[in-house]
Amino acid sequence: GRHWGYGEENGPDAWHKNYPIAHGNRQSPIDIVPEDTVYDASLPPIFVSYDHCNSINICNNGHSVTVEFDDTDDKTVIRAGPLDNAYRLKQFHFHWGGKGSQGSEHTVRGKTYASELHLVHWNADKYKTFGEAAAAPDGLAVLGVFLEIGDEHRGLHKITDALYMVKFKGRVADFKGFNPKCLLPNSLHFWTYPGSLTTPPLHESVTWIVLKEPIIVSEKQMGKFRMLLFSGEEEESRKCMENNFRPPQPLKGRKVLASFD
Ligand SMILES: CC[C@H](CNC(=O)c1ccc(S(N)(=O)=O)cc1)c1ccc2[nH]ccc2c1
Ligand SMILES: [Zn+2]
Repeated sequence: GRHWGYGEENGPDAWHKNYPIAHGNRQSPIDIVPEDTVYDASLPPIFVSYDHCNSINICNNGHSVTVEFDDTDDKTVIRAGPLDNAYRLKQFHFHWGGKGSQGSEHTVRGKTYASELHLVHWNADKYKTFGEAAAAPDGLAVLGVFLEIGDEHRGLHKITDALYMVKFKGRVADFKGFNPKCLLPNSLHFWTYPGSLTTPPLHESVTWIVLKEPIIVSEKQMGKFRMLLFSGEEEESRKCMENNFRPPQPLKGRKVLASFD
């Protein structure tokens, strides 16, 4: 049937028709209001072990551009912070806007960023597959990183230089040996709260870990993301891939913890 997307007809306001959980009690993203967060001194820092990291490919799935990883062992994991287990990196992807500075999914006191990077991890200690974990309340952990416009980012070049290979929906290209550690900011100070996938099926299975410090990327680098297309090579209507973000959802009484004071 009509596939979900970010257009007028099939966008975030229509997703509830096929995915009623869209009106659930732990939906993402949210607006993070720092004054309303609770500093939890007992929250340990998050521990990112991306050293033996190997990306496999880069893919345009018609909603975003995704870099996939070999998650057949515990080589690339995040631990600690709000997590009780090691969560394995499966993929990362981005959400971004058109011109100007909207594009992020989470906002901070209403401030939007030009883009947001999501590093998607799954609880392989408890679940056998990503799909199984993605349906469990403690199955996924997504590390969110804001991208702000400024000087160009040296680590992002490898990604933006590869985007021409996956211009069309459905395209996949080899993309080996990329280590996303270079996409993290200096500080790992974070906010954390229980939430969901921000795209259908909107499963309420994500422990969100949103870093406070953005990384800085250039307008030129962001412009290369907007050359991607939502549409496949065979489709006549060519729609630039942009504004692929869901707006903030109701907090519904959830507490947002801060790892810093
Ligand atoms: C279970 C969902 C999964 C596809 N979706 C994702 O993996 C995903 C991951 C992260 C985020 S975000 N923006 O919150 O970080 C949104 C979606 C998924 C996986 C396997 C599948 N087989 C058939 C359908 C299907 C769907
Ligand atoms: Zn995402």
